[in-house]
Amino acid sequence: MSVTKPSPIRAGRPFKRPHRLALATLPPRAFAFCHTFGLTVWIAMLEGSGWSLVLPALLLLVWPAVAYAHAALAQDSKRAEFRNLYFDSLLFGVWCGVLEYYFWATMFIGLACLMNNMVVGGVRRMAGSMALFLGGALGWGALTGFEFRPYVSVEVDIYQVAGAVVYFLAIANVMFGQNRKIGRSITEIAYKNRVFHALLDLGVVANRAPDINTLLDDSLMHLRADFPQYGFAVFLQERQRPEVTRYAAVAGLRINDEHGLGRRLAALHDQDAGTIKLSDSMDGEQLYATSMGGRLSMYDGWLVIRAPGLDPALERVLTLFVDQLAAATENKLLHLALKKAAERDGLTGLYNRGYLELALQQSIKGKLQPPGLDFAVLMMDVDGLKEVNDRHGHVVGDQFIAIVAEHLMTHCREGDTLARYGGDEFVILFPSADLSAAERIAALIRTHMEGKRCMLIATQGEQVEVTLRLSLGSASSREAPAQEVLTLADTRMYEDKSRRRKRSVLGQE
Ligand SMILES: Nc1nc2c(ncn2[C@@H]2O[C@H](COP(=O)(O)OP(=O)(O)OP(=O)(O)O)[C@@H](O)[C@H]2O)c(=O)[nH]1
Repeated sequence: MSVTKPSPIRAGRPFKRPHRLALATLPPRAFAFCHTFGLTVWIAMLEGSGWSLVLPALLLLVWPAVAYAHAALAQDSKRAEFRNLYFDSLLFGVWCGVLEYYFWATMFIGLACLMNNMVVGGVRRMAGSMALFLGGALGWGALTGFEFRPYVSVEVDIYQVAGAVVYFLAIANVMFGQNRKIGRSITEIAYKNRVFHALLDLGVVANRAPDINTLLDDSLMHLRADFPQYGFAVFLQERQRPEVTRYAAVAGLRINDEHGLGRRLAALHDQDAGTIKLSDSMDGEQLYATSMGGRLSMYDGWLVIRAPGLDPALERVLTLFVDQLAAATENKLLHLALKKAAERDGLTGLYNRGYLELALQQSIKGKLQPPGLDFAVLMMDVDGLKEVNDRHGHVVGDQFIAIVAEHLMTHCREGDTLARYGGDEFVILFPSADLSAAERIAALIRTHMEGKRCMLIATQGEQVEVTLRLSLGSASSREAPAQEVLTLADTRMYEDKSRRRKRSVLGQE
């Protein structure tokens, strides 16, 4: 069982602003009943029926106020007003009976009742209204005995027809007002719909974007598609050095506006006062910047908009966009940082062993399934790292590893997977390639890296020179079963190491 609790507002203020229908009908209803009161008084005077007709007619003056209070006090104000409209029909029906079916009154008042109900509730409601009007009129006749007096005087006819004209014009004016309101509501709903879609789009874009630049570019592209009348830009600046813009995207700004925008935003560093006007431009368009405030943990962020003016509605929308964009950017930054931590080696920034093994599994799968793509690996081991560590310390050993990684990176192509496999071991995986790819890189490494003198800085600050030597071993899936390619490369690398050691002992190097 559901229990409807009275809302705290209603409990404190029972007399609230009624539904717009009740507000709109108040003036024409008051006019119609006052006019009918006037008609009654006139007829009473002409016929000499005096207070016996005028006194009950006072009810007509009271009813519009009662109807308004009824709508204002009701829990469901709209329903109450609908009931009022029905009651109008019943009351007017009775009154036409009281006025002995004076033709123009019965005609116009009945028509007005039918029309009002038709406008708010269609044919069914109009039929209900007609039943009540006729019921009231005929019921009164049945109770008091039917007396017909369809004509009173020309003056009364003129009064009645003029009143009807004013009434129908008033109703037309009410309908015009209501239509205008509906038109505005539709425009507002369409705008809110666009905002809602833009916010949804931002969420979808953020999920799909592989990196921050794509996220910002796509987000602005979507905002621009939803709001082509505005231009947008977003800037993420380093917190400690706001003059350094780490990520930026622009959509729909003029070249002049873009120029020096990063610098102007950097000058606003530490300001989080909602939306700030950046500049006035000659063509009446302005630039506004809204800070992403504390919503980003790593950067200062700004959403810039070019718009003709800033009204409260636009400001509210901007705050929504900024919130959504900041949340999406922060999530992506954290996601990428997490991904990097999981995939990368902390010292060199290369892929780690875990990532390489996943990539290798992919290549093995690719070889085992049609069309059976070949792959190759090159394994490398830095000679003498232990000695470097022992002689100069681990700080120098670390620098040595980092320098080797840097050099290896310069020889790799996009698509090759270079990973630090262990302490001083590196592996390059060449997906969709045969042994020649691995041998080509091995030759490059031999030519450019072997015997290279690396200048490193020891703990005390003195320079240390270390000579770079690498043992290499390569293998491809053409020579061995896919699962054994890495082991074969490893064996060949140790054979190379042994050969080099022997040569070194024999003094050939
Ligand atoms: N500084 C530093 N040393 C490391 C790191 N990881 C492993 N090592 C050291 O690297 C050495 C690797 O062992 P080995 O491969 O036997 O050393 P090596 O002197 O290169 O010997 P060969 O490879 O046989 O020439 C060990 O001394 C490890 O302590 C690291 O991240 N930093």
